[in-house]
Amino acid sequence: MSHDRETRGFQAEVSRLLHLMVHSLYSNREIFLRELISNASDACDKLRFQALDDDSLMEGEGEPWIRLSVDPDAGTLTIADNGIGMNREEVVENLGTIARSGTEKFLASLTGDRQKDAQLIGQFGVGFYSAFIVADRVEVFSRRAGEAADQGVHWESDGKGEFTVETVEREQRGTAVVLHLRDDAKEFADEHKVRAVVRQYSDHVAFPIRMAKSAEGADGEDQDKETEWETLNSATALWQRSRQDISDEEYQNFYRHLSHDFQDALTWSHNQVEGNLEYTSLLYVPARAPFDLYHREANRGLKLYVQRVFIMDEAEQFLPLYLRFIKGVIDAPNLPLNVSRELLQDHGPVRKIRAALTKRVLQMLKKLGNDDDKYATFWSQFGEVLKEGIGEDPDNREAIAALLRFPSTENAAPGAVSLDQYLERAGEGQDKIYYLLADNLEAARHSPHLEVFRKKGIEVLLLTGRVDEWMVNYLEEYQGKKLVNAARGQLDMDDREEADKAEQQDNPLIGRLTETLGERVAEVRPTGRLVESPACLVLGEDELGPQMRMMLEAAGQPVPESKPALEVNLSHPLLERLQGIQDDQDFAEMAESLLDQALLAEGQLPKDPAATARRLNRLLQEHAERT
Ligand SMILES: Nc1ncnc2c1ncn2[C@@H]1O[C@H](COP(=O)(O)OP(=O)(O)OP(=O)(O)O)[C@@H](O)[C@H]1O
Repeated sequence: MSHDRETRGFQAEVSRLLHLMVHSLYSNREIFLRELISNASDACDKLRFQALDDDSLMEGEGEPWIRLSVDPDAGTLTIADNGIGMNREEVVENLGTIARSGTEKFLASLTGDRQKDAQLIGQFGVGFYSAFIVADRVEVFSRRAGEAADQGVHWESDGKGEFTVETVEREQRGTAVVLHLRDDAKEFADEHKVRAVVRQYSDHVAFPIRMAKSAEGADGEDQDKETEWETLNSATALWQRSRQDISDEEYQNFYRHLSHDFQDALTWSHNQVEGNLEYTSLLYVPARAPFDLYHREANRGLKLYVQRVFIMDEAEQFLPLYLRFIKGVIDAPNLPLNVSRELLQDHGPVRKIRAALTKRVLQMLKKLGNDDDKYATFWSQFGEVLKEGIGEDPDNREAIAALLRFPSTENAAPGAVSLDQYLERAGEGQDKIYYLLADNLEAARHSPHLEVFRKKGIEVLLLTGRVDEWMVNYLEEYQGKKLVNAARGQLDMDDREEADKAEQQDNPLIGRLTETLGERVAEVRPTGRLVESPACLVLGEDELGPQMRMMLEAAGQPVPESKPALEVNLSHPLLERLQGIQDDQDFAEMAESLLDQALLAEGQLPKDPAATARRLNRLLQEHAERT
């Protein structure tokens, strides 16, 4: 008996995703079973949680279960659960749209190259739609827990752009997904195959996964009372088991279940803490950033359980924002079962757990640092996010600083040098950590500001990250050594050079340059920084650098004018020649060019680029005439 049958179109994004997925995930197709079992397990979790308030939702049945059955003759595989189920509206909403922001942009980033796209789609998480990798027709039968038997729903689609949905009679609460397998995927109608895949991927699922020993009705309903069910998994919450008894493979499978990631986690930390603040945590560092790491409303936080009962996804109160890439579960048995997000927000014990978990993650990352390859992966994916912690978490600043990595003048590979390595190389004699900010590595490496450091053999960290300038504002020192911007203020590196500079201050050339360049620079002064270049620009200690200016401008904030000093290398032949120029016009032209090239070397444009080009042409012409 059915009625209200209607046909609807998938949201455009779903159609595109389905098409791309079927093509790019073919070689990875077993994942569909993991995804559908994960959904079934989530549905059981939700039921158990909602039944805390309303026991009638259990409808007199005991523990939730997941059941698998195959029909080799019909070529079907059915994944059924007696979890929370869906009503008609939910079915349409959940199985016809993708409610994640940034989806459109994500789809646009897919390339058509199977292998690359498979990686990207893994990052997105395909969920239910992965059914179409192996099935050319999918039926879903569902009834929401607590609703009447005549409120069942039947959904059906061939994944080509439309689905139908109708209201049907359904005794059994929960959901059954029936896969009509493609000709080349019929192996999943074989009991042995399904059993092997489940054992491999889903042993950790906390609800029993049962396999019918004899055929069941296709919609998971008409179970013959005689059907014998064999339980395939151990059905205990993985985090409750003791660490010694869990293999790496089990940890990784649980991670994939939790995160919907295709790749293994880089590392994890599993801890059972007893005493006043009793809790169990299992935290993972993924190997790859999700596509929406920088979206404000992206998924983050841990899965919260209280006494093994699932309470909520994305409990973000247990970790600070800069650790939002961590995936995992926290089971805090002393929290009230009816705990709400609001309560978590302002709950003393939660704050304490958060402080402990933060330390735990930082320790785990420190340990990961012993493995160069893995740490390089971690750093390339999450380094920029971790840097936010330097500003946001003063209590752990030193520990976070120890995790930072930068290219440097010694080793320009991204993420090559830690502050500890820097200090080790610098030795006792050097009491400062020097860094240079620049838009990109090329500009940094060729900056004239590095000349004196090169001459003296001092290493300089090259900071080119998006948030580096913001970050170093908060990182004044590390291990008692001050961080110093190599391109700022007076360097104060060598007494002899300082003394020389003082002597040169009243050089008449300085006066003449100051007069000519006027308001455009804060001052002109002799420098001890340069060896090969004639001049460079130096900002005052407290002025905003280019990155901060860009950030503020992008945020629509007023940006104060900042004026650098022009430092000139009086021993450079060009400056020596300048001293001899009598004609004011010629001198002005040369002085302007000196300022222009200093700007260009910083990666900045002169105020009037056309005038710069004119001057340069004139100089080139003169040069050509002379040769
Ligand atoms: N067996 C099920 N029982 C009840 N609801 C389900 C079931 N399977 C799917 N759903 C609903 O459909 C929604 C979409 O499922 P889907 O697997 O596509 O995404 P998801 O699980 O939310 O996200 P992801 O898989 O990326 O983590 C789920 O959030 C859930 O509300």
